[in-house]
Amino acid sequence: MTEITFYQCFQTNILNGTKTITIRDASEKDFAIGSIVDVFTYEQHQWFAKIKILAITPISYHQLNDTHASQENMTLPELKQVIRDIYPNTDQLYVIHYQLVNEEERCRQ
Ligand SMILES: CC(=O)Nc1cc[nH]c(=O)n1
Repeated sequence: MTEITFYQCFQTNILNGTKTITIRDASEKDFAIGSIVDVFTYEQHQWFAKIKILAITPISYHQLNDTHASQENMTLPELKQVIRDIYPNTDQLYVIHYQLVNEEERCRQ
């Protein structure tokens, strides 16, 4: 998997570094750790960043906590509502930890 999409409403927080995880279902759990992935908006499929996949850990909906909320730049009730809206019938989820890739840094590697 070499690309991922995010809803436009998350774009600012991804780019300013206040959203450092994304919680997905099993259909999006198979990114290679360490890979660099192109990031597009879900709505317009507009490219806006590259991220490095740092870790992917399974989690159930009921295990979501304040740390996850803070990593999503939300309160826990907000996060639980967002996840329920996106995945209404899914309990098994995956936390994808990522780091924004700075284009200049990438060229130096
Ligand atoms: C497009 C899409 O599914 N976006 C999501 C889903 C879950 N979390 C997130 O940050 N973005």
